Amino acid sequence: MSDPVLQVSGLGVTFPGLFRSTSILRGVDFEVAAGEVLGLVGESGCGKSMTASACLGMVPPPGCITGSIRIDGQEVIGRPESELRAMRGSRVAMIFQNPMRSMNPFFTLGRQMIDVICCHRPVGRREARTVALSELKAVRIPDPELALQKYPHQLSGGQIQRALIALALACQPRLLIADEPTTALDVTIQAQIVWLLRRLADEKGLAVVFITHDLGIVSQLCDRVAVMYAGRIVEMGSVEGVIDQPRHPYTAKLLGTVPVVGRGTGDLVSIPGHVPDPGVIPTGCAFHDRCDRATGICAEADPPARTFGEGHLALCHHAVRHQQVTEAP
Ligand SMILES: Nc1ncnc2c1ncn2[C@@H]1O[C@H](COP(=O)(O)OP(=O)(O)OP(=O)(O)O)[C@@H](O)[C@H]1O
Repeated sequence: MSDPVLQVSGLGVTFPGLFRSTSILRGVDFEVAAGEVLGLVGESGCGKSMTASACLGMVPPPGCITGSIRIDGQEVIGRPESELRAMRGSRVAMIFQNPMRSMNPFFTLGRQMIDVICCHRPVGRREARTVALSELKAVRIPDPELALQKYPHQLSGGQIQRALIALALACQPRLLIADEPTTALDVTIQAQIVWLLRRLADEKGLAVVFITHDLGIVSQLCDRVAVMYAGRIVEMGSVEGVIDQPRHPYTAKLLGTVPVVGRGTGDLVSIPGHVPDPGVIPTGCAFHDRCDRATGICAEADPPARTFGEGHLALCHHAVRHQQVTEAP
């Protein structure tokens, strides 16, 4: 197998404070291969976006970053800002939740695409325009010539998100980090963006990290999924493995919150309690005070990583027995 495009190991992000420091990420490990889509899921505040920022070398000051992040074998941590700037856009690109906010409202799409392409590739403006047109066609924007002449407000949210994906691809990255790129879009457009990202991974061998709260999208789009809780990956494996046979009680509860049309009372299910503030993470397993399987050891000792078949692991003292729990009424 070829080397992974993205290799994250022992990633930690800590913010110093007046009396004590706050650990936002606490030893995150994962890899993404070419052509693979990894879903990164978890409740709000568990550290998904911070993981993405770290991969782009964009942890806000005064955050301290430790561990290792390699993109195409090149270390990100400790690299000078000038080199990181060159890496962003060329090796790694990112798309965000609100596509409109990623565009400058005062310039046409064409002007913005050409500027970015000229900045990242050794081409003149005429050639950059040809590249922009070809990428807009690749993401199936109708009438790309006309789209280039439009201002952001003249395009729909779905068209802008496609244009941003086109812009990201025009710089020929190996890795795309998508932070909730479909949240602001209606379900039909969401489905089109999901289909587009899957096609780009399959056809161009793009490695994709897809951050989302939507486990339905994960099951349609992703090859593997990593579940985060309180700054750690608590379960990771193939989508089939994790979604059909969750081993961590947190994953099972997260799956239990997904509404299913035509089933249940109609009430939305939530997980009691909340993600701990990074400044006050409980000892032992960070999930123990919300977990109905917790025993004494869960409050005392760090949970071990247990493996279940190829590439499926869960950080839980009771992960082995958990399968029976998910089947209980
Ligand atoms: N610049 C910062 N300084 C200090 N703490 C921060 C900073 N940015 C984020 N945090 C904290 O880090 C934790 C993780 O935030 P992050 O945005 O990564 O979560 P998330 O899982 O992406 O949440 P959401 O799904 O709501 O976007 C949160 O508790 C947040 O308050």
